[in-house]
Amino acid sequence: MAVTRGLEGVVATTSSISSIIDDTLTYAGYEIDDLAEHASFEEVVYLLWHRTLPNQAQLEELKGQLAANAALPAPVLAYLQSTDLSKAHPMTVLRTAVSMLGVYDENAEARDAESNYLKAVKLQAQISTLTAAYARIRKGLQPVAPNPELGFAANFLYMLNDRVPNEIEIEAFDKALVLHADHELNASTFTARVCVATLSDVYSGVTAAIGALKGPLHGGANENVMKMLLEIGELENVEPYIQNALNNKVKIMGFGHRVYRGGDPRAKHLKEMSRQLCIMNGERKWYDMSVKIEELVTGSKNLPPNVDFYSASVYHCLGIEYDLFTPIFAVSRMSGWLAHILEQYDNNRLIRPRADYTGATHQKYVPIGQR
Ligand SMILES: CC(=O)SCCNC(=O)CCNC(=O)[C@H](O)C(C)(C)COP(=O)(O)OP(=O)(O)OC[C@H]1O[C@@H](n2cnc3c(N)ncnc32)[C@H](O)[C@@H]1OP(=O)(O)O
Ligand SMILES: O=C([O-])CC(=O)C(=O)O
Repeated sequence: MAVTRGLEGVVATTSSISSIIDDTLTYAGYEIDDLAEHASFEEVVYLLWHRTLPNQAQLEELKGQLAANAALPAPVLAYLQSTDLSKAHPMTVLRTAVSMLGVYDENAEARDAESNYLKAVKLQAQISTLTAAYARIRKGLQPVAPNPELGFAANFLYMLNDRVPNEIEIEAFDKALVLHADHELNASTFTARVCVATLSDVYSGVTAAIGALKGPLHGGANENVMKMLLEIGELENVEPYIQNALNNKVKIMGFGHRVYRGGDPRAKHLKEMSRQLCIMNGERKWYDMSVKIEELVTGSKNLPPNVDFYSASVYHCLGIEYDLFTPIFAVSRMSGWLAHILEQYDNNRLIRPRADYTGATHQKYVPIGQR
């Protein structure tokens, strides 16, 4: 059997949700550059779930549904409040709490399309409330209830900081959500599809996906980019730090990609956002250091930055703690996972590849006392 390590280049499904062709990313046929410039996150959620942009009434309906479903079941909030979770990574807490949402959804086991769509709305709304609530609770602060008057991006920042964000913050965060919403058959989306292809439920699919996103080769890279920037500390330390890492074949987080060769089209948007926010905050050094790292890594290894690289300094300049970067990725990617889960149910077949066995053969059982 021929084995393709890491399934590189293997086409595992058809999909009408997003595509990456010749380094161009589209959501349902709309280029990411166009969407990043013009679309709100809620429009993108609608687009991913319906493959068409909403008209005003459809958009208002989705916004209303998200607002109406944003509250957390009391036992989930109680779990976040009553247990000492301070030693667990926020992605571990998120994975557990999202799984718990399924425990308290009386519709969790229903498999019809209408119930599944309702679960998608709930999950998209609740993952935002959950992430913001946990971020406050772990600091001994009271969670802030969602504000139905605010859009999705503004509401997240409001629930996180107990302050209505300004227009610049809303615009930057909304764009970051748009840029992270979907990405063809990335590892976490594939995980979700494998899970629900057994006809397991939506909550199981997104819980599995969160587990896959957590890893530093995938969504966990953004947190590690910020840790690296903080460790480097100052612009003049960048060159020796990166040269040393490259000489020792240490992977630089936020660089490289399995599919893009010429570069990740999302990175340029995040780079410009990083420039603007870092300057606005009087923290230009994070942007300058990032640019220097890019020059060194791309210059010597021909590895362009991916979506995780400049998102780190963007979130940092929005005042967000670095271990929340990957949960925030999950808040956005929830929309893509759900689109893929619904698409998988629509045309399902069990996903079950083969393994090329390389272990021992022709073994004979030896009784335990003779081993
Ligand atoms: C949202 C996302 O998931 S985007 C990706 C986020 N992940 C990261 O940023 C982590 C750092 N990057 C990486 O580990 C990889 O580039 C991945 C996981 C993204 C892609 O992995 P793969 O397609 O399997 O590439 P692979 O890891 O085999 O790398 C190919 C070569 O480039 C090198 N390379 C790849 N990425 C990097 C990097 N970030 N820093 C240094 N070298 C790298 C590898 O060491 C390898 O070199 P070799 O052939 O001399 O052994
Ligand atoms: O597609 C991938 O392999 C990883 C990625 O960039 C994403 O999930 O956004």
